[in-house]
Amino acid sequence: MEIRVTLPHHAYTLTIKKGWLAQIGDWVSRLWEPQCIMVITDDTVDSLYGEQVIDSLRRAGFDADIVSVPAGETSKSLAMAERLYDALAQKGMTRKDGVIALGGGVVGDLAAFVASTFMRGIHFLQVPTTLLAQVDSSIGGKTAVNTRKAKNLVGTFAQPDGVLIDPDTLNTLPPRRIREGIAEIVKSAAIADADLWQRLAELESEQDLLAHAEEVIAACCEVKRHVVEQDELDTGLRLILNFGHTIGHAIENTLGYGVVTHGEAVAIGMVQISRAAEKKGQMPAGITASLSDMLTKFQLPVTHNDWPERALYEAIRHDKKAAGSDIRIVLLEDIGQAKIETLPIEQMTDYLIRD
Ligand SMILES: NC(=O)c1ccc[n+]([C@@H]2O[C@H](COP(=O)([O-])OP(=O)(O)OC[C@H]3O[C@@H](n4cnc5c(N)ncnc54)[C@H](O)[C@@H]3O)[C@@H](O)[C@H]2O)c1
Ligand SMILES: O=C(O)C(=O)C[C@@H](O)[C@H](O)[C@H](O)COP(=O)(O)O
Ligand SMILES: [Zn+2]
Repeated sequence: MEIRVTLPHHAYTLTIKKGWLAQIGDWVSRLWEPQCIMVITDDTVDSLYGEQVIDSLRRAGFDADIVSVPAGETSKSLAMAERLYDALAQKGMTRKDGVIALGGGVVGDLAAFVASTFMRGIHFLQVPTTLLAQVDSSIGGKTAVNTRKAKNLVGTFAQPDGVLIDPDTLNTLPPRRIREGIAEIVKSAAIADADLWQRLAELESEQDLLAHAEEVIAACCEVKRHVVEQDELDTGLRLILNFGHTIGHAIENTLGYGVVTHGEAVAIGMVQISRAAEKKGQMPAGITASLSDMLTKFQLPVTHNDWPERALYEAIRHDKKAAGSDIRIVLLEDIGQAKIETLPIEQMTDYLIRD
């Protein structure tokens, strides 16, 4: 299956095909002339798929090498980006050459950031290997690294030349990582796709969802395509993709990157902000319970014992949805329909109160 993302200055195709990682060389040949390629991955993905990918690229005539970073959220840093700039320079890469991100959202965000800033931007492809990256992070062109102050504080908007999604790579993904991808799937359904929500409601477990992986991935890619095509640079509509992230990102930052996964933090964030908004009469009654039930069915957390309220608030002050002394938050009108509200940032303390 192919989905075309069409933006004012760039268009690219998401290719969703089981078993296609083994033919990555052929896929890249359709997009790029033979040139230097650096595959950026992490140690875990390298040991599973690195050799196969490099062999296929070399067979297709590319001068391909691979560099890997330690697996995990702490690799999404400026220090790691600098190591990668050195690796690209060492290989003698030029603006004619390209980077391929092979891995989850951490590798995707980091490699995209590096490719978009090395020599002010070189060619770039996304090859996502986690569920989260296949349904969300590989699409739409947000690149990022974290800093001590905030999650994704530094980044660029830079679209890839193409995205190759091979659902077969999910066969090696640990259950906790499958579940965190499901959190972003639930988010996509909750903000913009009531039909997808209904399909998720009919599934019994994560195994059941994986049996329908291609269909679910395609539905999420469609949600993201639709939103990003209307607001590539995150000035209005795209903010809805941040449902659950105001509090979720603050949780990741204050507990320490990698302590809870991004998807777990988003799951907690969606339920916390919805519950608070429902109490304030900003959301119809019952939506929080539906969200919480859906996430719990897929064994995702909806609350966390460690709740450093003051630190969470301080992290929220660096949210990119803040503007002056205000912040935009994402709430739900209904399942499948998001809305954006603006409020003074101090009022975020109300949304951090727990029962
Ligand atoms: N740019 C965006 O639009 C966007 C959207 C959502 C999330 N994100 C970012 O994505 C990151 C989270 O991504 P993630 O959940 O993919 O985490 P991740 O990249 O850390 O991957 C999770 C773990 O799975 C391993 N892994 C990857 N593929 C595997 C496979 N096929 N088999 C076995 N193990 C595999 C990795 O080595 C890692 O240990 C966060 O930093 C988040 O901020 C970005
Ligand atoms: O693509 C988007 O836009 C999103 O908000 C998707 C989110 O799932 C993702 O976590 C993103 O990285 C968050 O972006 P940020 O702008 O809040 O850093
Ligand atoms: Zn996210």
